[in-house]
Amino acid sequence: MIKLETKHAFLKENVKDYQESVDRLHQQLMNKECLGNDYVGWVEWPNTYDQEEFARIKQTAARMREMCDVFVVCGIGGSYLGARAAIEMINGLYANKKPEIIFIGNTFSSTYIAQVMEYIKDKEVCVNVISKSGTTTETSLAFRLLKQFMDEKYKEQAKERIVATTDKARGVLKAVADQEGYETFVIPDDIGGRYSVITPVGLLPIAVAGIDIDAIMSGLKKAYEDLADSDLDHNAAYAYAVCRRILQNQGYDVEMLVSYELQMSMIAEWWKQLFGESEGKEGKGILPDSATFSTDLHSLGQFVQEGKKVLFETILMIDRPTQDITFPSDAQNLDQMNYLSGKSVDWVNKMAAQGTLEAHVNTGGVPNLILTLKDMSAESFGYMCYFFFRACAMTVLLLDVNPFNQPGVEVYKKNMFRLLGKN
Ligand SMILES: O=P(O)(O)OC[C@H]1O[C@](O)(CO)[C@@H](O)[C@@H]1O
Repeated sequence: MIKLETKHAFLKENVKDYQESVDRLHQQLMNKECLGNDYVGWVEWPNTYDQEEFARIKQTAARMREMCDVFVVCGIGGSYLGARAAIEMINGLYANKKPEIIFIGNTFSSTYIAQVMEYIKDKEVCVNVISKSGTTTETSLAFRLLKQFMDEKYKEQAKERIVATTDKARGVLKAVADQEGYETFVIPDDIGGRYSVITPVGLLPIAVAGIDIDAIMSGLKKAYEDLADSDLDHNAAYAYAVCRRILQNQGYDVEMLVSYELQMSMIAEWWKQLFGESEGKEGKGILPDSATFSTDLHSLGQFVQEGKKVLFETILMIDRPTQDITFPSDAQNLDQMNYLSGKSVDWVNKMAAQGTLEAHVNTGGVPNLILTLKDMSAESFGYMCYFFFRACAMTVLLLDVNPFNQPGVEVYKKNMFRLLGKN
């Protein structure tokens, strides 16, 4: 369901050189013997997820949908990006559905936080606070404000409207949830934040947004089955993982994930965390960047075409748009646009993509990989997640780096805590 294509002969020729390494690392990953093997719970998740908890997610989501106008998700990084990415990809940017899903806990911006608090003031509100560690400062700061707001507004009933998704036993958030009597969902120990969208972390907000989470899990399972074989002729995720390594070996240190759909831009943010936190270690890794075309062709297009040759593009093409429009004819044709009359707007988008590909590859000398996804449905979202999980794990293991930790993130926190006077 995800196809990888490239026009570059050097990639096609060199990919198979990696087959032996890929086979070995694939076995290690499947047998939980790879670097970071404490965090590979996501690999078998399509087969092992707790069906009872899954059913409870759907029940809780239905209850929340009845109760609120606004569902506030409080979290950051992996405890935020996946849910937002899925909701935007599947429902679009102007879904106009009830409840509205909004996000907090993903910034220290006082302006943003104050504006969210102001926005929800007179609305019916439910809250999902999400933190694996239960100690992330952005999330904790916003949640204290939210909790006080909810306690004041709903008194005894506040606890019916707050759900905590966190570690099963550890962390401050678990203690608060137990003390206050909030419903809780568990983030498994062996699934890290950036792999957690397929757990209650992502699934509860996604279900509250009215999206079919059974379809997400069936996409996930389909990808698991399609990617069972490590043969690079059949496993597009691993072939993509290898192409990245070949390209970096040729000096391309930046990967720009490009989509032609604006509602995919948060997918790119989610993908950046997945690849950036997994790969950017020990002075190694490709910098993950992103753009939405044709929008950004009018800002970044110049650099891609003629700037320093540091980047390659990975185009995430959507085969079938969620909606399409037939371009109308106009008797006067003052705008001189009649040459498109009767054409579909998606066809125009696809022609822009084709023209851009030719410009960047043939004239600009920018290598391109093309990943084609069927559509922006819930099932495709699940499939794509698993595809990128496997690709990411493999590409990072090929670097001999642990894909599942993020030691570098702690450095800013240490300095910040010192400045904030935390002991
Ligand atoms: O779910 P938590 O523990 O609040 O962490 C949020 C995010 O913060 C990070 O740990 C980085 O600090 C990410 O890896 C993680 O997704």
